[in-house]
Amino acid sequence: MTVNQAPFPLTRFRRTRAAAPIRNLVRESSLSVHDLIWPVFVCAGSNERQAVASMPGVERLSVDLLVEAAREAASLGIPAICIFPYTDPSLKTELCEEAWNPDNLSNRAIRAIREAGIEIAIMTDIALDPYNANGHDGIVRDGVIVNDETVEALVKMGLAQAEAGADILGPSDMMDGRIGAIRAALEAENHTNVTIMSYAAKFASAFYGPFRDAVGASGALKGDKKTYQIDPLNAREALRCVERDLREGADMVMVKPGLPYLDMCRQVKDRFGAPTYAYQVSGEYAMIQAAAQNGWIDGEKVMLESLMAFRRAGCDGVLTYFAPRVAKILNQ
Ligand SMILES: NCc1[nH]cc(CCC(=O)O)c1CC(=O)O
Repeated sequence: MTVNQAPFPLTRFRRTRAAAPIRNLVRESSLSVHDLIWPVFVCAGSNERQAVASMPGVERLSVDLLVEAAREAASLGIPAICIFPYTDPSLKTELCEEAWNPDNLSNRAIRAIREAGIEIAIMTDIALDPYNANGHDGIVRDGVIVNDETVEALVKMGLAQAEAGADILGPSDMMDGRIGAIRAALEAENHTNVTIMSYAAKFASAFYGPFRDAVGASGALKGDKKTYQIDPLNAREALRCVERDLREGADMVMVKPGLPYLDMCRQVKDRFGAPTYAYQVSGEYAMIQAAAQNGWIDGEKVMLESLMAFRRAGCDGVLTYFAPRVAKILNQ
């Protein structure tokens, strides 16, 4: 950027800030309902809602209630929801077979939303952790998370989701080579228009804690995810992962977590120009909600400001648990 401002008092930044109409004119970015993806948790049963203690305001919903929630999201103009299943512990195994069961909870939810004719894009999560007896995103053999065998399982899982009617597959597992393998399988099975949003720059973060409660994976998880998720200190490695995933056929890429990693959002957008999203994860949501509930911050204003920050940092959209609340405000 070239510095071409005249010195004070010829330049006064407060001139363009003095009144709302001019502030509206000079605003550099925007936040719209079309920038939102709503992550939702689905549980078994009917007419069932379960509060998630560490995420005040978030509930797991049974499929019938999830369909109604999707209908409301669509009517608010939210373009996509992202489904995460709470899996009964009795369905978790060492080989995670439930992950590619065509009738697992997640696939039933996808079908129900599709069959209801709701105009909303359905995103999924591809990772084995909800189905894994030991809580990891990959298959564990002799204490090691094995890459290539996990990728084979992820391909089966992704295909089952595509068959059920998913529009956006979201591999969040961080195994190497999974984007290429999933893309090849989708092409071979004629799912040529199914998109992939790769969790490409996904860091090994403590901000995922409340989510693991929400999907019931925290009890099962032994150890940490540092052998597959990226070290929070490594920006260049994250950029190389994004480049690799785009070359393997990802349509969209994600940075996760969100606010502590805004530098990555900016770098990914500038460097690759691909559709770029951030995940404002469960821990970020919980911090804002907790401070708001204590009366320490204005929750609504902080929520909106946090989402504006993603847009300023170059993101095309944000996965956020605040999506319906924000949409209602933006639609006013
Ligand atoms: N692989 C599963 C997955 N998909 C999304 C999240 C986190 C989302 C959030 O914290 O809101 C996680 C947890 C993890 O990697 O441990």
